[in-house]
Amino acid sequence: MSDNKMEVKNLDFYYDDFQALNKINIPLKSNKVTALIGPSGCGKSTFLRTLNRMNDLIEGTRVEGEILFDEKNIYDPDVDVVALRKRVGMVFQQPNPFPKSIFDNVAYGPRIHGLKDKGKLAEIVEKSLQGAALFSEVKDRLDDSALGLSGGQQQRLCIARALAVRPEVLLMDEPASALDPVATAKIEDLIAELKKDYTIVIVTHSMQQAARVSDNTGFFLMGDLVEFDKTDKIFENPTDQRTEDYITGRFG
Ligand SMILES: Nc1ncnc2c1ncn2[C@@H]1O[C@H](COP(=O)(O)OP(=O)(O)OP(=O)(O)O)[C@@H](O)[C@H]1O
Repeated sequence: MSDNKMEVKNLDFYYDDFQALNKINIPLKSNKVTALIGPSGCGKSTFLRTLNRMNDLIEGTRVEGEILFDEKNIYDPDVDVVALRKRVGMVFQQPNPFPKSIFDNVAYGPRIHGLKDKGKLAEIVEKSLQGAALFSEVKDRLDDSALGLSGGQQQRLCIARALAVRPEVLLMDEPASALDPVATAKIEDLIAELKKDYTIVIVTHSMQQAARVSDNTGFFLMGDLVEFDKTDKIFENPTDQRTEDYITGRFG
């Protein structure tokens, strides 16, 4: 069995006539963190969204190539997209809790998927909040509104909400960019914990963050994946001159 949780092969992506991704090939290793870096507009978020077919929601988009997930192409016509998004969860740049209680935010996914048993829901909520390193801070106010939490807590709540449906892969689109340094450090520590159980792909503008949290890094430039390698290699001894120029701050 390969150690790739997902494997992207010759992926092209179009917004109408505009080609935003060119022949991307990238293996996403199980229980590793893969960071995607590159200047604004290079296609990082677009790429991230191809991994759970979130781009399908945007009219006029088109994909060529394949993304194997446990060896099955997620773009095959017989794939159940709702089931796919359950297995490949997502956390966004701005924490986006629902205007509901902390408990109901985390129970949302399991309820949508048909779980009604109160005991089981409570168990999942506790486990997910623990998984997101938030439980001790909120255990006495699970019925309070999620909107009363700090930004960093809200982001960990969104991570707990993603964990509650037991995904296998977690996609994070700049999960700490709206947070202060203390809250950012908590999210980074959490990512290191989560990779024991999940395969993680993170888009980040911060090269320091990529260097701190990831095992492998892909550098994107204008829709191309210029270089993909172990994070140490990318930051210490990149092969491509354009990678070197970017990480040394010569452009972007
Ligand atoms: N919904 C859309 N419709 C048309 N073009 C889009 C859409 N979303 C993104 N694009 C274009 O696709 C290209 C890649 O955008 P994308 O958001 O993936 O880049 P990014 O690397 O994530 O940028 P940033 O770091 O600024 O978030 C850009 O040229 C962008 O203008």
